[in-house]
Amino acid sequence: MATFITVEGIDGAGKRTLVDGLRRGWEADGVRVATIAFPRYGESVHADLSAEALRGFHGDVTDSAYAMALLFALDRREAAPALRSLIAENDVVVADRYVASNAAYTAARVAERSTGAAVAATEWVRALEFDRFDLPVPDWQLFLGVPVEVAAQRAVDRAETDAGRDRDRYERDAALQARVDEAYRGLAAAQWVSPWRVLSGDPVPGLAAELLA
Ligand SMILES: Nc1ncnc2c1ncn2[C@@H]1O[C@H](COP(=O)(O)OP(=O)(O)O)[C@@H](O)[C@H]1O
Ligand SMILES: Cc1cn([C@H]2C[C@H](O)[C@@H](COP(=O)(O)OP(=O)(O)O)O2)c(=O)[nH]c1=O
Repeated sequence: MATFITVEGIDGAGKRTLVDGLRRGWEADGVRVATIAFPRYGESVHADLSAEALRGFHGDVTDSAYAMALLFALDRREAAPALRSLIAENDVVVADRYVASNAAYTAARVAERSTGAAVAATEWVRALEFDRFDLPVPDWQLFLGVPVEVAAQRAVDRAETDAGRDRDRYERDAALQARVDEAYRGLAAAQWVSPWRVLSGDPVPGLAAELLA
């Protein structure tokens, strides 16, 4: 039974880089590690539809925070059996984004309306994905809290060097990214659903071992 760890943060925070680093460390120690990344582009029609919507397709779907969240949640629901198998067959499973992404982005989008709307959206995501869809609960949720400007510059640089990584609607919206960062900090402070750790982006010696202790 694996320790299930999720990595969260705004676009360009360095999630993929952290996941790769942790994986290399564990593999060097002979730990059986599997990784999964959400949205599962190319594997899930829901994930592909979400990416297309964020690039201007599918009419006004992207105008609805809840419609976008449903697509991301359905991608995870479809992945649940495979995720359970990974957890059964490895020592550690790391997900690059998971349910908390939906909580943070949906709450951040509706926070413009009211604080109450953000609280309600967070609870809606929890009930939908963990209660109704019965998705595995992470043992650790890592939040990569790098400064919003640093993450934004990385997303711009990446879009320039990697043709497949053009910035989508969320990535172009600096005010949204700042609200998502704030929403994540609230989730971490509340230890939402399971234990959280806030990382600054600087290397944490011994982190890989500590997470499995
Ligand atoms: N600690 C770091 N210092 C400098 N650059 C970094 C660091 N972490 C990530 N990057 C770079 O920033 C960009 C975004 O990182 P990535 O891991 O893809 O972010 P995310 O998965 O959160 O969007 C990549 O080009 C990556 O090489
Ligand atoms: C997985 C997930 C992503 N998102 C958002 C975060 C990102 O802005 C966007 C795309 O995910 P992202 O991981 O950034 O994909 P890309 O490879 O295109 O950079 O979707 C949610 O709102 N909810 C979710 O559940």
